Amino acid sequence: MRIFLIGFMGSGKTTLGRRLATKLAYPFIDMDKEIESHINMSIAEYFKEYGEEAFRKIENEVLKTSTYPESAIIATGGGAPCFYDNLDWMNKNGLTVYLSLSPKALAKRLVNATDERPVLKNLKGDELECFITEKLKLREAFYTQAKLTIKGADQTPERFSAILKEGNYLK
Ligand SMILES: Nc1ncnc2c1ncn2[C@@H]1O[C@H](COP(=O)(O)OP(=O)(O)OP(=O)(O)O)[C@@H](O)[C@H]1O
Ligand SMILES: O=C(O)C1=C[C@@H](O)[C@@H](O)[C@H](O)C1
Ligand SMILES: [Mg+2]
Repeated sequence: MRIFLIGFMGSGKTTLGRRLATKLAYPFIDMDKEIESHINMSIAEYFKEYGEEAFRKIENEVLKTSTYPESAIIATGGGAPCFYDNLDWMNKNGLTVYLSLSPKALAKRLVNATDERPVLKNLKGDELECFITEKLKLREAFYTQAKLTIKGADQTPERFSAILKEGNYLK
């Protein structure tokens, strides 16, 4: 099964996803990294140079044209499910899992990690949490269309893999 992890920046798609893949002995693919190899620069640099709209086009193209092993854990970009038909495409081509966390928990994780995330550029303190609250409200309309929602706070690869096994998702 191809498992697409979706959720807000800082929800753990990359960190927890990589650990889950190790636990399951599945290959791990990070779409942000795939995009960076494709454009040959960092996403932050790309945003600065060409803007968000151009980035979303590349993101859509890379998502759909990448080759995925039969079984894999795929960490997607935080905005990926919210643009074009990316979410429908993921739902048709694998199992989507939403890693859900509160704005407060996300803000705590992201407070020192805004530099490499252009969407959060220059946001600090309360401003960061307010922005996350508003953005998450808009994005949850997409995230909640995932086949499966699991809690991102205090999540472990052990518990995550047990949920997947119990639901018979690891075919
Ligand atoms: N289970 C966890 N407990 C505490 N902190 C965590 C946990 N998982 C991730 N973090 C921290 O949160 C930050 C962001 O996590 P990560 O990069 O995995 O998120 P992401 O969902 O891939 O975000 P993005 O959409 O920006 O790629 C990192 O600093 C990481 O150390
Ligand atoms: O949430 C977002 O819009 C983004 C999240 C990151 O994973 C990157 O895909 C990029 O920084 C945009
Ligand atoms: Mg990531």
